[in-house]
Amino acid sequence: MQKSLILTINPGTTTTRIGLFLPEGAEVRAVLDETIDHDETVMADFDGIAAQLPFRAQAVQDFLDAIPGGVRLAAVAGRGGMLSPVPAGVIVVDDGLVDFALHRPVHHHASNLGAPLAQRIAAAAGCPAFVVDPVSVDELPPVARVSGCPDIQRFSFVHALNIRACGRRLATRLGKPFAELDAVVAHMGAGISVAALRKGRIVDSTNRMENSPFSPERAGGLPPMALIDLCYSGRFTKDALKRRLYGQGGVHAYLGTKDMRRVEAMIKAGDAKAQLVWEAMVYQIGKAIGSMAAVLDFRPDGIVLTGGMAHSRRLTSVLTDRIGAFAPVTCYPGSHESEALGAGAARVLAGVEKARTWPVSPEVEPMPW
Ligand SMILES: Nc1ncnc2c1ncn2[C@@H]1O[C@H](COP(=O)(O)OP(=O)(O)O)[C@@H](O)[C@H]1O
Ligand SMILES: CCCC(=O)OP(=O)(O)O
Repeated sequence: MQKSLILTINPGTTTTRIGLFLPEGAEVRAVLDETIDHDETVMADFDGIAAQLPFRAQAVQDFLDAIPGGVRLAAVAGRGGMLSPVPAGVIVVDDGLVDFALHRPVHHHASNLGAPLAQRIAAAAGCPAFVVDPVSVDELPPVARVSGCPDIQRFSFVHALNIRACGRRLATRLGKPFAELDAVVAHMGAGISVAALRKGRIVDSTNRMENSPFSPERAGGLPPMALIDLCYSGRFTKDALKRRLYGQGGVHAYLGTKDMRRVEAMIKAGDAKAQLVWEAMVYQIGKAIGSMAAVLDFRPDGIVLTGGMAHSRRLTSVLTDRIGAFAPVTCYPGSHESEALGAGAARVLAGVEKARTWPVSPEVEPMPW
């Protein structure tokens, strides 16, 4: 008899990444991990992200229908989008969650279609739909929320899906339960977030939008007084300045590319500007890892380097020399999002984790004001 599989759906700006995984207890084995490419001009014609839903749902269904012999689905796990703060783990997709993701997300991003796509495909297949560890996972204790300005509170917006998956992988390698792992995980992709996990919880992190090291496309944390002056300088509209800091910031703003392979080629060709910008980014990543190690009293069990940039030996060897004194450094290059989505659904199906229902609030201590 045909085995039931877990389908994972991870929508990006011009792609929808699809995975099929065989549940094996609380783990998964990859059967397929593919990317459906969408024409950039077709996507640009939609009036916002929500309007893309029928088109993307049809693309996923067509993809499934084209699999010889068909597939039987045990569950569908979608990328959780830009939700309000939630606890780590798995959330059941229902109409309320879909409505939030489509119509009231904290930010607009293609990943907001993960929940609605999962719901549609799961409804047709007669199986449950979940999202797993969205970027809004928030496990910060009160001490990490205080910013120094009562009008602004620090909040968590972190690559929780890949960071927690890497934490689980490290815990398994160290022979520790994930719930006992203390580690620093640096996700280094187009955006960067560096997190401190204490007993498996992300107790602090550099926010992927706001105060991280600068990245291939983001400015990261900036000196506030100079930023205020820039806001009022008349040089930028509000939207243009946001784009300058997020999307066209960081390495791109200095060198005109977000591709770090190109930057490394520029360095090899003797480009001094590329060399300095690259060194500055690595310097900031090292500082962020050091500050997260400090959160763990400088006694993490390990440090993980992950994300697309962790494919670079140049980067990982410089970072390892710099921060290896704190703890052993392990590299898990790339983002392991499809597998992490599948594993989240598998844990729920196997009964080792309970999925939460929307609306859900983080289980954190309230602030005393
Ligand atoms: N082998 C490599 N060497 C250096 N940088 C790399 C390498 N592979 C990917 N990158 C960089 O990683 C970044 C993308 O990271 P990735 O995690 O794949 O993307 P995203 O954050 O969009 O999911 C890009 O800046 C890309 O140039
Ligand atoms: C759900 C957000 C997708 C994400 O992680 O974005 P970046 O890698 O672009 O920060």
